[in-house]
Amino acid sequence: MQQRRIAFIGAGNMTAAIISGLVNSGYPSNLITASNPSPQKLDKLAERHGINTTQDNHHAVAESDVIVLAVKPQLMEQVCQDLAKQSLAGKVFVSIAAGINSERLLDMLGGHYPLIRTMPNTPSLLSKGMTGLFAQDSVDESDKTFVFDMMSSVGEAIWVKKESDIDIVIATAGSSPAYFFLFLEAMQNHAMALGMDKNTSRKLVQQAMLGAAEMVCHNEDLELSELRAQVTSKGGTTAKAIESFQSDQLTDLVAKAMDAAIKRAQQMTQQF
Ligand SMILES: NC(=O)C1=CN([C@@H]2O[C@H](COP(=O)(O)OP(=O)(O)OC[C@H]3O[C@@H](n4cnc5c(N)ncnc54)[C@H](O)[C@@H]3O)[C@@H](O)[C@H]2O)C=CC1
Ligand SMILES: O=C(O)[C@@H]1CCC=N1
Repeated sequence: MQQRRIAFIGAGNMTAAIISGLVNSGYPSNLITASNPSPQKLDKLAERHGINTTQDNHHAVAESDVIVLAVKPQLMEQVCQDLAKQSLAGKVFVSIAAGINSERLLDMLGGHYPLIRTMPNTPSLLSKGMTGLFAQDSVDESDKTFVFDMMSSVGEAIWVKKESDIDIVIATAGSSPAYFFLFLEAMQNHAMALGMDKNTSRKLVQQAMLGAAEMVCHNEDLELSELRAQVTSKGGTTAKAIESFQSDQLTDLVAKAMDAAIKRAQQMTQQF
């Protein structure tokens, strides 16, 4: 991987995940700076990874080549407009924010800088992340490669062809860990309602999910419906559960939820 100086503006969950992936994969920590208004998260990152920290975004940017915008979407305008007060010539920008498109980000930054939008997810914390990336045609291949490699340090990364596809990545991979957690919560709660204790219920759902996820990853040549069929014995218990999900239109519910996430991402570009 190329070595460039990277500044993370915002030192929250996603920044912590990406920094941890980078450092664990051998990226030099002295090339990484994180900036955040409060010192607690910075201190933790400095202690754990030996990176540089600052409470001054301008300082972080001045000292770096690649600037990762990692604040909440509602703060992005304020943060970018403030950064635009200093010279940003020669910097490459990376956004990990949901729902703010490249045009809007460049407008906030006040110039036509190279910008790559990315959409990671929280499993990046365990180096099991999934990141979608989009870059406009004007972005250099070497900048694209650098950012792709950076996001690959926390899991899998994939380019999407058009910017609106980032919203599909949000609905399918960025937000979806929460869908799975909700599903597991519902199963754990019902196992408890049926009389199972909390720890045993948790153990049952988490190990079933882990095993199922690994089966999916180890059988890429099999359709997901085939893996489902392998569990579903004719006339058995699973068949009844699946029949119940289908008669309650689970597939439509999932599509509706994903559409709601996409709609929100589209609204956010207008709102923030
Ligand atoms: N949490 C998730 O699952 C995912 C989040 N994202 C995106 O990542 C971005 C960050 O999300 P998280 O890390 O979850 O949020 P977070 O709230 O954990 O981190 C944001 C950090 O920005 C800091 N901050 C606030 N004002 C600032 C300022 N003026 N200058 C510098 N830092 C400032 C906050 O103190 C906080 O530490 C968001 O834009 C979100 O859309 C993307 C994919 C997944
Ligand atoms: O909920 C959100 O807006 C962010 C983007 C994907 C996951 N969390």
